[in-house]
Amino acid sequence: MSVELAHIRQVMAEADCLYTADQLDAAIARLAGEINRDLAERNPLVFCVMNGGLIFAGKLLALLDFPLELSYLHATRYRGETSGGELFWKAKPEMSLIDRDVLIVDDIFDEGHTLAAIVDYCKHAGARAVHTAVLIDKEHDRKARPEMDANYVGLPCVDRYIFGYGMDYKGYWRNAPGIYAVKGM
Ligand SMILES: O=P(O)(O)OC[C@H]1O[C@H](OP(=O)(O)OP(=O)(O)O)[C@H](O)[C@@H]1O
Ligand SMILES: Nc1nc2[nH]cnc2c(=O)[nH]1
Repeated sequence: MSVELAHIRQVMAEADCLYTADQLDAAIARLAGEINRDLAERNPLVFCVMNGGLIFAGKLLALLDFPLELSYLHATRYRGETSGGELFWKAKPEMSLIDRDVLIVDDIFDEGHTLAAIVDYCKHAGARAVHTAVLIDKEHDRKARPEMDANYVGLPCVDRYIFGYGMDYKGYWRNAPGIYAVKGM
């Protein structure tokens, strides 16, 4: 995919900031408190969902105060685009999930296809329990499984295309220090 850097810069310049880094870090600290309370005795296996979960997982993990193991998985259905397609597994979990408590850490619960597929995979792989933590829950009525919620949710967001704190716009701005909505989207 070839993207004009001038366009990428313009998107950042024109974006609406929905959450500052301070607001996001406060939400992450609250979630860490909830997870410390709930999972401290569960010896969980924590999976960061690449790429978007990277910043959230990094900040969250540093606030968890109990023994855990960390790994990653990569399931993607946006692949640099701004609307999702079929789910594609780039990296499946390599560790045994049998009888483990698993904590999935991802940036956004949008339509929920990605999280639902990951939860199903972990259950079929023998996990004892699958817990899910997302930084952002996008509010709309297009959820893949309307009855499904993430167990730990940082903040809600409006139904717009967002980037920053791990989330990309056409592969860029995962490094943006807050969460921003693309102008007009
Ligand atoms: O709830 P959904 O509508 O399924 O979308 C949520 C998923 O989409 C994004 O991943 P993406 O496919 O963009 O991969 P990436 O993290 O590598 O950018 C995000 O990181 C979530 O994993
Ligand atoms: N960057 C980004 N990725 C997503 N994946 C699902 N929804 C979104 C979104 O709004 N922004």
